[in-house]
Amino acid sequence: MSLPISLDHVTHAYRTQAGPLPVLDDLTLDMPEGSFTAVVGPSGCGKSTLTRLVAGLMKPDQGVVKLGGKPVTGPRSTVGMAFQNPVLLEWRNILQNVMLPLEIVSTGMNKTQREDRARELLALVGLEGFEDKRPSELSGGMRQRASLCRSIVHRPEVLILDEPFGALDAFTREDLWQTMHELRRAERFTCVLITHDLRESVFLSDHTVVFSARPARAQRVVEIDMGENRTLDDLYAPRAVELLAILRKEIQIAQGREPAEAAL
Ligand SMILES: Nc1ncnc2c1ncn2[C@@H]1O[C@H](COP(=O)(O)OP(=O)(O)OP(=O)(O)O)[C@@H](O)[C@H]1O
Repeated sequence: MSLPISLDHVTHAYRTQAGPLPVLDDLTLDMPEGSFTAVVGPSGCGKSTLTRLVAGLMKPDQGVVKLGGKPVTGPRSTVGMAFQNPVLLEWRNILQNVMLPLEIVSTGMNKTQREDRARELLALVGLEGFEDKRPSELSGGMRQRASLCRSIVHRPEVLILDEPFGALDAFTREDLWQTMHELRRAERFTCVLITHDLRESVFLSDHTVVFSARPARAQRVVEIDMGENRTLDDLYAPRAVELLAILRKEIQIAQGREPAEAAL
């Protein structure tokens, strides 16, 4: 089951030695159940802060974050997360790494069922035959595939991806994007992806939120009307080129490099 995510007038500042650092400013967003939202914006504007609030790792100063209509009051086991650095445990093999959340979250599954579930996901992302390998024996792209499996193995309602493809080379990254589409077809979750790559947001998301400079507001929400079964070739189609131009212009506005009236 996946859950809708909503942020209602969320404002947050970090307390620093130099005084409060405002990072989110009256942010209101709705992410429907099962949707895929990409968040882009200038460096340091508050994107990761949004993920921490959704994951319940922090509470906002003002406003409410809700999952499935209920306020988030703390960390939840039904949230999956993956980051730029996969952080797999070297003393466990790949299968054991993927199974880790199933040992922490109570799912009612026995050991065989947990193994079957992890094997099923590893096969889905093309890692069949690598179950017994140690993380250091895999390439960066393969480690990130394993990390994605680990983030969804416990069937989270919400999946948070904070630049998981950012450190990969361009070809590996595109392979992983396709894997992400396959995972989305096979599993149900509401996904929030933080990225600096506008092509990634156009290939993967249903809508892309452009954050303003810090403190971040939702400067614009762009619907990515490219259909569900998009291919990498579609990124060169006129609609994708148009969407990329809109997003690029919005980022330039957010960075203060273009006047706001320049928006398409
Ligand atoms: N725990 C913290 N305490 C104080 N300041 C913080 C803390 N975490 C983040 N910040 C600051 O808050 C701002 C927003 O951080 P955040 O990580 O949310 O931005 P971001 O948009 O994800 O950045 P990037 O694009 O560089 O990954 C940054 O200026 C950062 O230095």
